[in-house]
Amino acid sequence: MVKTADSPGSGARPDPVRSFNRWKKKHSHRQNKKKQLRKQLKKPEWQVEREDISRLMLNYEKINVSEITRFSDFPLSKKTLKGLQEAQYRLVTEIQKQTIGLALQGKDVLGAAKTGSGKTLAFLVPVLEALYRLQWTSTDGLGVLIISPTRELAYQTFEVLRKVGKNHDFSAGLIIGGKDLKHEAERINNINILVCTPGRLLQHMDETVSFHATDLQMLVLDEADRILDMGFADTMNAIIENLPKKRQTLLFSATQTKSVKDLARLSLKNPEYVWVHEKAKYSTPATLEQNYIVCELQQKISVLYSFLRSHLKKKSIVFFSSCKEVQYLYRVFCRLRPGISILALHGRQQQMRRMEVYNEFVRKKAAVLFATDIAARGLDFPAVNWVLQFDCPEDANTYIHRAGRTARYKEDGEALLILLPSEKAMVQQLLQKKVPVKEIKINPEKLIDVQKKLESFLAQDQDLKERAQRCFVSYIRSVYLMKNKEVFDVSKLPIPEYALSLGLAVAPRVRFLQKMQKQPTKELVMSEANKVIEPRAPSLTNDEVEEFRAYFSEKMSILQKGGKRLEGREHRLANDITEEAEEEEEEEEEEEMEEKLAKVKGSQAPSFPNTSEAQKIKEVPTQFLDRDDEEDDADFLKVKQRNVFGLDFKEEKTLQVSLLLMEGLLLYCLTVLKILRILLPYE
Ligand SMILES: Nc1ncnc2c1ncn2[C@@H]1O[C@H](COP(=O)(O)OP(=O)(O)OP(=O)(O)O)[C@@H](O)[C@H]1O
Repeated sequence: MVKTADSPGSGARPDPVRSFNRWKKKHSHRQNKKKQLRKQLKKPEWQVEREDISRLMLNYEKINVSEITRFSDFPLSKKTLKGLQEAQYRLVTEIQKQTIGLALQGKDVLGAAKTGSGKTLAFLVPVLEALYRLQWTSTDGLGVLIISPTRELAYQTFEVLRKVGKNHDFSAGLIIGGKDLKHEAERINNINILVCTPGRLLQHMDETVSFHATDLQMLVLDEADRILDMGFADTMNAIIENLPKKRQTLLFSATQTKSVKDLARLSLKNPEYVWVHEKAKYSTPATLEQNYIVCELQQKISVLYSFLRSHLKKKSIVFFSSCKEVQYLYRVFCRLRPGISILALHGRQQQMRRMEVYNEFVRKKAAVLFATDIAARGLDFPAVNWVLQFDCPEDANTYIHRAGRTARYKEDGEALLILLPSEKAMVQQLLQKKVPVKEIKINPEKLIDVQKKLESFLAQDQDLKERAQRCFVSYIRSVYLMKNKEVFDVSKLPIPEYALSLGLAVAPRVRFLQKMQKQPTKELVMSEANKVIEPRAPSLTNDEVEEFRAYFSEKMSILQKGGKRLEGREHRLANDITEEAEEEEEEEEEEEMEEKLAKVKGSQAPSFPNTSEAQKIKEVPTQFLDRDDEEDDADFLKVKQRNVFGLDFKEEKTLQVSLLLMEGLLLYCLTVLKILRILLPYE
């Protein structure tokens, strides 16, 4: 029946407002009920996390290296992936691809890969995941130890850790030198991830009663080859003895040496060897162009100056064999005003200064860094165009590490090695190590002779002259002490000409050379080698400690969690010689120098007249961004065919007879050098 409007029962249409209100009431009641139910069902965060972890761990076994191109292809926690993404790390490098999976599966890994190939993240990602898997908290204490050979490298690793680990709640600490042990001791047990240098760590193990590593889950040895080269083998043995046997160990190195294998035997259990570039045609990055030039010792400073003049818009690192060379040539080059900012980094600088220089060089777009091998390994200076090896490296591995400061992570770079005619055997040694170096020549039209300028600087400045003398002795000594006698032969150095090229009128007397020429016996080698052992570094003064602490307080707050800070002082490291130590050492050498000077005075050629240029330059400015005569980058190294210095290079001869004659002598030299290596971790 059809209802009409009048029919009883049809009534008026329901009030829409009332019905909406009724619906709304019912709906919100339902919603509240649902909410309550959900609340009851909601799991605690830790439980949700645990389920995530179980899911991730189930996927560990399924990791297929050939399918991995990005970090997100690994079963990683959201926190780590987020940190990586925020730091712009998405695609994995070869070493990361091959090692992260193994490390996640809990295996010990020995990873070796070329310089600049991304080894740091290859261990930092597993470090974060290991603690995440265990839901580690700050109350659980020390979970991971990362040992780096140098303070700079430890600092750099800490910074990367801070970047990629920022979404995790672990606490991290850096112990690299600075504050007193007690201050560190109070905090060290709250640290979950400790980045440290070996000497200081051992000191805590020995002296900090509360320090223990009983729950340590993972040990990372970064730049293991460098740790051993610096004479830390015994320290490492002692540290490893103090660590729980049940742990995971990751060991990374850019070169595979026998000593690295020995350390691996000691610290790793059934390790997986990952040597990603083992079968590579070359042991250096493909994007690195490598050349060498051969020039006389007395030409090297002019070559360097000319190089800098023709690369004013580039970022370069120049490696020297000794601190004193860096100290002298840095000053002289500042005075020469090449038109580019010059910085110096060496082991005799205070730690704080080293950090400042490091940061300054990182910031600059165009600059040149004069450095010793302290900067050769592990340090990641972005966008370096050129690496120049002003002095021949002691061996092919050192060459590889130095050259590796450029052409990092897919970037291009160029390396130039300066060899003396007597050092040409190094080319063969490099080729044997799969380093592709090609000879090029200098454009003679672009070569600027600076010897006269140096002479006039020295005539005006006694301090500079003494530095030149120290630089001279130090260089000769470094060649004398090289163990690679096939390449380094001190008797072939043009000594007087070299002195002149430094601006010295007369070559300072080098006693050990004179004696060696007269009496090259093994007793002499022993006694002279003992004499060149330089004084060890004393501890930092309180002021220096405070200064250092203040610096690091600003620079390095502890990762996450309350911003606790740690600073430490590396113990007994010879490279950390403070100004005081340097002065002490210089005093000793000055005595030697005075003796030399007294003898030289009578016979010394007359000082150079006060040239107007020399008068103008009294102060040594540190930065020279104001160029005198701006010019475009010139083609200094493009002439590959012409012989710049008129040298007639013959085919390399093999060294045979002299080796036999010197066998006994070399045996002693090697023993002494071994001792020196232990005593003098740096230059
Ligand atoms: N997956 C990645 N994506 C982008 N950049 C990366 C990646 N991994 C590493 N890098 C960058 O490559 C550079 C070199 O990395 P790293 O310092 O870890 O190299 P390394 O192998 O330890 O070198 P060395 O042996 O010289 O110490 C760094 O600037 C780093 O930020």
